[in-house]
Amino acid sequence: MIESNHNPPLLRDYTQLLQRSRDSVETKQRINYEQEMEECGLPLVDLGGLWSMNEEESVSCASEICKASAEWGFFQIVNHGISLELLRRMRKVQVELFKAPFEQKMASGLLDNSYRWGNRTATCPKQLSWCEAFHVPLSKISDETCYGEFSSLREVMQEYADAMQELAKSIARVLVMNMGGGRSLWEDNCNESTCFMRLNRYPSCPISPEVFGLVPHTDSDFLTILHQDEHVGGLQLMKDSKWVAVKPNPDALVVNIGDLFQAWSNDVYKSVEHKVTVNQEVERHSIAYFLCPSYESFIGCCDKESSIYRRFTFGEYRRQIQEDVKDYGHKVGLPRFLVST
Ligand SMILES: O=C(O)CCC(=O)C(=O)O
Ligand SMILES: [Fe+2]
Repeated sequence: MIESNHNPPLLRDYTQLLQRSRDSVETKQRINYEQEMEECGLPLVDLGGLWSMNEEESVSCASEICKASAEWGFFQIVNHGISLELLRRMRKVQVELFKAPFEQKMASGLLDNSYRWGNRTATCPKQLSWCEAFHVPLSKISDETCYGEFSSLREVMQEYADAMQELAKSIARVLVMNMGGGRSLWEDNCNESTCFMRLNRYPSCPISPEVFGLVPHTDSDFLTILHQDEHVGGLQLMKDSKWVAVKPNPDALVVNIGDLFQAWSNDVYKSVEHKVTVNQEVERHSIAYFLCPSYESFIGCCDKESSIYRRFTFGEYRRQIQEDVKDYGHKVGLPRFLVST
């Protein structure tokens, strides 16, 4: 990493922990594993069909979405209705924002103190993440007072969040209807005050592949729409018990199913583990939009009779994750909510 004043001091903070375990068998195995990676093309869905007046086309598009959500938990979408111009404009302000000095990002309080970096509570190298991010509650995006010296961000953030909200709901609607669900909880309970957006930056990393950009995880939402870096890869997901790398596709957005849709669909749709690796030479940017309900919402199940999960609220789910991270160093997630446990 070029030591410039906009990067968080990741190397300084991680050195001690890394040195302690550099020679361990576990670390060496993990590094070898990272280097043998298969690249794959995710299922690619042309959303043009969804907006089509032709019923056959829209039914076929919906069935592609549901098939990919069940078999992969991940898919890419083109003709998604979000203009390239907006995607580029959002990326430009994201890149500029991260170029601000580290101290300024820390002190700015931007968007409800949304700035995060690394993972300083890690106890072993596989818990370290080489990234910085603004984790933004959507409820703050329209609030002028949350921007401080970054007021020029607001307009594009708002436009981007509105467009993503629309798109995320259209995809969620397809997934719900396919399981015979009606206007269900997400329609009323997921709105601009309950969703999140995360602007991620993964600085170039001189010690890659010793650390992850983002550690393996599933998303704790209904679904996520990812605007990946146009050129720099790094996203990997679990498919048939193997990690596969996603090729960047500048024309596509990536959609992935989160834990809540997996629970609601009784495991038909899969919330799949994914992670981000870092690059020695180049930085990478991404933006994730998380479709979440309010904390009081019950997640429930489309099949009440044979649900394998007990009923829980989103707030309960979030609290359990926080407790598990504190107690075990990682999220346990859905297995905690199985009826039989
Ligand atoms: O940067 C990426 O491609 C993935 C980001 C991600 O998984 C997340 O923010 O939850
Ligand atoms: Fe994720």
